[in-house]
Amino acid sequence: MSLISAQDLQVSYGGVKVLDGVSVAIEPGEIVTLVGPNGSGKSTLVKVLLGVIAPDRGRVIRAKGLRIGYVPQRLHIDANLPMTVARFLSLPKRQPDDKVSAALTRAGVPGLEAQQMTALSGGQFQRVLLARALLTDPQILVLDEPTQGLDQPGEAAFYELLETVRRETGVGVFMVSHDLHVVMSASDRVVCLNHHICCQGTPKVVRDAPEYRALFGHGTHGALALYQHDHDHSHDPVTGHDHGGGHA
Ligand SMILES: Nc1ncnc2c1ncn2[C@@H]1O[C@H](COP(=O)(O)OP(=O)(O)OP(=O)(O)O)[C@@H](O)[C@H]1O
Repeated sequence: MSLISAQDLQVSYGGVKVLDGVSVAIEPGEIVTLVGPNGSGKSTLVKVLLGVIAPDRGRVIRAKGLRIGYVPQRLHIDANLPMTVARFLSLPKRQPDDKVSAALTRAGVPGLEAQQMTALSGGQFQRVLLARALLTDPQILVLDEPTQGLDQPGEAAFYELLETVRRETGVGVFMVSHDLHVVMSASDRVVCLNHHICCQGTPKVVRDAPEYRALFGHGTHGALALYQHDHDHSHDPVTGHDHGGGHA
């Protein structure tokens, strides 16, 4: 059974459809990455899957008793607010010290308990957010652009860490990413969203190919062309409109 499945979602803001006929499912232990242009509805889809907003149409089915660990895009902590990592991880619910330590170790930042949150590097901060999400022993991690603000080695290291956590815990991962080069190497499945699902499929292991290396960091269009996916419909190259087919 899927961890989460969404069927035929529709969400509008002020009469403008942001999601239209979107169906997606995440299976246990899978790393699924959601890509798409700015404003294509990625964060909205995440919010619907998390149950933060209700769709106008369609439904979301979560496995019974599903534990979700959410890693936000960013979190601002006032520079004047003294708060240690251990204290942060114990909000809102006090956590036992050994659980805090284990989560930090799993997130690749062991021993940071006494460090001030405001003194962390960007990469350490993201790992602390990941540690916090891991405290509930989740079956699925949901991450909305978790590497924003990190440099490329930092992004790659973070995704590598996610793969390790998945391997060690069997957690499923659903993340939004703009980092297509990393998406290529770290995902089992890529879902391309532009208000509806354009295409989805398994990215083939082209990361060692010269063509892939040439595309590293070259933006969306070329990298998307390398995805191995099943088109269920075509796009008019001039208008961008769809022709036929349903939603994957
Ligand atoms: N609460 C809201 N009220 C009105 N419009 C909204 C709201 N949230 C999002 N939108 C609009 O819906 C569209 C989709 O937004 P969303 O944040 O889901 O896209 P996204 O793909 O995550 O974008 P980005 O890549 O820029 O983060 C955008 O045009 C956005 O302005």
